[in-house]
Amino acid sequence: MTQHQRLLIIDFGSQVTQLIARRLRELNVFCEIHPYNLLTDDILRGLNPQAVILSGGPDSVTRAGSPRAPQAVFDLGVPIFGICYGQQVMMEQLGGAVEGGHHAEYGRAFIAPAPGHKGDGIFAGLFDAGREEVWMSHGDRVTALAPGFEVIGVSPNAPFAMIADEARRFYGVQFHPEVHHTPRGRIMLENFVRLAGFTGDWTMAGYRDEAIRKIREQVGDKKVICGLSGGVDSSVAAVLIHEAIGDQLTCVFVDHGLLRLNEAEEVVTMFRDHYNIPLIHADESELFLGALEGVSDPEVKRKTIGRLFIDVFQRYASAIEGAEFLAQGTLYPDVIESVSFSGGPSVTIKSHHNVGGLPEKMGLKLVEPLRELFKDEVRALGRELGLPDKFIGRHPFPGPGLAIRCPGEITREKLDILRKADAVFIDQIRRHGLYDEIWQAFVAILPVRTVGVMGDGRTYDYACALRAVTSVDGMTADYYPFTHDFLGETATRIINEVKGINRCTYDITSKPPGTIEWE
Ligand SMILES: Nc1ncnc2c1ncn2[C@@H]1O[C@H](COP(=O)(O)OP(=O)(O)OP(=O)(O)O)[C@@H](O)[C@H]1O
Ligand SMILES: O=c1[nH]c(=O)c2[nH+]cn([C@@H]3O[C@H](COP(=O)(O)O)[C@@H](O)[C@H]3O)c2[nH]1
Ligand SMILES: NC(=O)CC[C@H](N)C(=O)O
Ligand SMILES: [Mg+2]
Repeated sequence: MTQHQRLLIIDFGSQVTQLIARRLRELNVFCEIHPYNLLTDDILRGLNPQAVILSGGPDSVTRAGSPRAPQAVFDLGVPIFGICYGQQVMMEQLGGAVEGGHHAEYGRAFIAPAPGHKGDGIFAGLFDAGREEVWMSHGDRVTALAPGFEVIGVSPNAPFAMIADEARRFYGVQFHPEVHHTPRGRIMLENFVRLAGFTGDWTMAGYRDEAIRKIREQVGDKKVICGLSGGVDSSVAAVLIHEAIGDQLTCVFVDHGLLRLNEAEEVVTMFRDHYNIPLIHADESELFLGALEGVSDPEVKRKTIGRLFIDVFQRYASAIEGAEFLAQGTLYPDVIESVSFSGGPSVTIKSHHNVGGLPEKMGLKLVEPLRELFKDEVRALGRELGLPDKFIGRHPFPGPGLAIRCPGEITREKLDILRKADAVFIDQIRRHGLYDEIWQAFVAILPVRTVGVMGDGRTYDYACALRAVTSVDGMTADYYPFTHDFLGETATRIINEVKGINRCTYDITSKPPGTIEWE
């Protein structure tokens, strides 16, 4: 457990709950998201939050059996901020009223100050231009305030768009201050954390020292093996753990036969050139490719790979005397997505191999020093630890590797073709100086053959899809707007240079509704 001042976000399943956390992290405030239905009084006491935010959510508080906050939250004596569903549920639980069936508001709206109110507390500094632009997304609305509350701001379809009980320091808004489209939402969050007494003690330098202390405390004099992929997360995890426990650490790089062209050699060389950390290069391609033969379902692929990873780690650990711990570069979004496995309000989209794919019983105990961080924070920590830019700037690469870029059945032939096409695409991106502008880029080989004509002959080969996205944390993403010239040149190069591909498409789906990977 961290020593930081902490803020608790109670999640009612909003699509943008993550953004509340991000905005707070930007203010150097540490926060944790907990699903409303998994929050016991014990957990609440253990967390000892200094303030609470109630998120939005898809349900309606007017529906019998809809989500509620644990009543104890309102007796903690700390400031509370309810957003949308969070505001509605707070009114419902504290003696106000909520109704459905009025005009819904989706998208942009303007809030005017309620008569006699300029706004104070968390609304201080607003309304200097007369009204505030906000982003709305609601069907229900508050129709009567709970005792102690007063109205601060109104919108055309929400008479209680901003409310406050200054005595208890309880606040509510009908709109979403955490989204980009509420331009001055940050002011409200900033006011809220300030009046709750947060000093902004969440910094990377502080995090590093604390993480090192905790790793030492957890591991003692035992040995640790760390799954190292060459990706940002596991490289940062390995260097951090090495700072903490030195030669008690051994890294294991698993070549599952699903890596990119020359990746194994590159990762091993890059790591050995920069760090004096023992590294085992485990060639397990026969094991993984054998187990995946004939498998085409994405979730079965993921679970198979997750299980084999652990088998391999356990095998290597048992060869090292005193190895009791497995370290992974698991991040906060992995953990949040995995919550759905234990019954949280969100839906499982994919089982990430390092969380959802873990077996129930495992001999090794986990060391996951990055569990509380978002990707961009991991990069900041990497810089803090002095990792070279070529580690920090690498595009993410998923643990299951090319398996999830080869929709349908995986064959060695398809993997070879895919590796070559992917290498050409990345080479193109580098040559045009675009690598650092793009968050992630890759090729997927499609499970269809199409007819082409090359050199006056007929071809019947695979089609492929190029994918390149911009993103901050992988949670949402947009396709990268390449020029047509770039796309044309790249398609020509792939089809000319890669035998087995005769058609090339560009995937322009954003996330959501798509996901970044194809499976
Ligand atoms: N080939 C591999 N060998 C050993 N461990 C791996 C391998 N691939 C993934 N892992 C483990 O699974 C964890 C999660 O993988 P993930 O891809 O999310 O992180 P990463 O590879 O470290 O970073 P990035 O997201 O930048 O690719 C890694 O941090 C690492 O511990
Ligand atoms: O280590 C990983 N194990 C996995 O099982 C996994 N699945 C997806 N990803 C990566 O996560 C980010 C979001 O991907 P999706 O939009 O496809 O869910 C993207 O960066 C993906 O590459 C994974 N990483
Ligand atoms: N975005 C939200 O939290 C919506 C709350 C509730 N479902 C409504 O429609 O009013
Ligand atoms: Mg990776």
